[in-house]
Amino acid sequence: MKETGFEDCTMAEDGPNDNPTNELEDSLQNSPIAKCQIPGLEYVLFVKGSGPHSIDYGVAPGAPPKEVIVSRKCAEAVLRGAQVFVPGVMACSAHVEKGDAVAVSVAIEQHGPDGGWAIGMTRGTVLQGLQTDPYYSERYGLYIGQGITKMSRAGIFRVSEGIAVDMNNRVFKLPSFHDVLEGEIFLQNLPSIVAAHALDPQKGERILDMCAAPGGKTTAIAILMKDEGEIVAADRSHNKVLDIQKLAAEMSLTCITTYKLDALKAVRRRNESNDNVTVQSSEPLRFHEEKTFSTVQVLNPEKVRNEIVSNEKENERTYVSKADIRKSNRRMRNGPGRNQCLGGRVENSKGFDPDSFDRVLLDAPCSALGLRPRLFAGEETVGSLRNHAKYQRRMFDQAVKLVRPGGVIVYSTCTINPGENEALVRYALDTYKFLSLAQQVGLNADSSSGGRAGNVYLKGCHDIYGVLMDEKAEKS
Ligand SMILES: C[S@@+](CC[C@H](N)C(=O)[O-])C[C@H]1O[C@@H](n2cnc3c(N)ncnc32)[C@H](O)[C@@H]1O
Repeated sequence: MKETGFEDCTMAEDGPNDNPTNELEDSLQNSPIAKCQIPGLEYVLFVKGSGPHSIDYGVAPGAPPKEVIVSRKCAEAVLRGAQVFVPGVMACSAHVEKGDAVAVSVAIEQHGPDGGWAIGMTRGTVLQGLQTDPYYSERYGLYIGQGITKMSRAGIFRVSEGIAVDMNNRVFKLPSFHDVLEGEIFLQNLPSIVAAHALDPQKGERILDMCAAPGGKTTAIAILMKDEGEIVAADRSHNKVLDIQKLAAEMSLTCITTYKLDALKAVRRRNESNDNVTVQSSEPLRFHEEKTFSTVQVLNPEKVRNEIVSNEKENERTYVSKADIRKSNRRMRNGPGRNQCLGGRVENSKGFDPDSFDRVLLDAPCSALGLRPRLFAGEETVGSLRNHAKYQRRMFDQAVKLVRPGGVIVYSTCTINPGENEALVRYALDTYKFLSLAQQVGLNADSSSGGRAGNVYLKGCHDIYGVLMDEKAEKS
């Protein structure tokens, strides 16, 4: 395969108006770091990676290398420059000690006898270098690099966090920013930065980020607001809310308030009190995601505008996707894994008052067909793609109720499925006559998108940023 460049980007923390330091300017010469050329995003630096590189893993007949197999999500992160963290390790050779060199490969879901997709091993599997090992024959096409273990095999499966493997030889290389200009710069995906710009948050405003975890866009918004105002960052998952809190704390951002909240119930019911409930979770809350996923909101009909009422009928149907049922079955087999609640305080929100936000970001859960790197997309079917779209409409209905008259909604996805992008805009404009589509801001939109208003397809970027909405007129 040809070696190609790929990019991640980093942001100087002081935001758009401050120039990078002279040292950084100097280091830009002949380095894998380049200034972003998009007007308004000059404070963004692109970091170029390279790959694929070939690696000699020392595989020899009868002498298998020590190995670690990681989950697909973990491998996708490693391909973007991350280390292997403990929760991502699925299997490891016997007798691995701290400091051993290991070959790292990925467990990709396989089609199972039950018709679903599964990785075919339980966490903690011992690799013996035998043909009976999971993935024995396929593994040679699935290596993503080499590294040095930071703990023994026993340690990896005993502790719940920390670096398991320090990757020192990668199929795709990106410079490490660990300990570099700490607090001054941080890594972000370009779409997170662009979505934050499209929202155009102003200092002192009240912003809602409805599906906020892990907080990439929330923190980009906070920086644009110079940490002045209020960003309500919500997600339905307890653990993911903790991730947002952690990221906000790491970046010393104080304008972010986090809540556990189902975006389908983001509008407070009329008779609900204002009190949010803090949940300190030390006990595992298993399968809580499925429960919230399958419940729907039925709003007080008196309060709902005529045009919204028709959408509520859709909401009354319970939605449990096949993917979720499969996920649940898998958890039954493999244990709770990452979905086991980590300890930490999270506020449970009962929703927010209508018209109470200046701007709303709905970065909806989606089929993620535009995400790169992506090692597997087999779980999507025509039916599941349709279900994503239905789910997104119901979330959008909530966003419309929450934004104030004259406010702005940005809807974004990381998919190329028109049902989740263009069709949602059509739905929004047809359903809510008081909404209008905003002009595209000065972003480097790809002309191959045909200039369709509201869609920003970024050149040179793996993710695809979806649809931009604006609410200009008074709601009626
Ligand atoms: C595309 S990700 C958001 C990424 C995030 N905006 C960022 O930039 O870091 C979608 C998120 O939606 C959350 N989610 C899915 N269904 C939800 C629901 N009903 N209510 C709230 N959050 C939900 C998922 O937990 C996931 O974290």
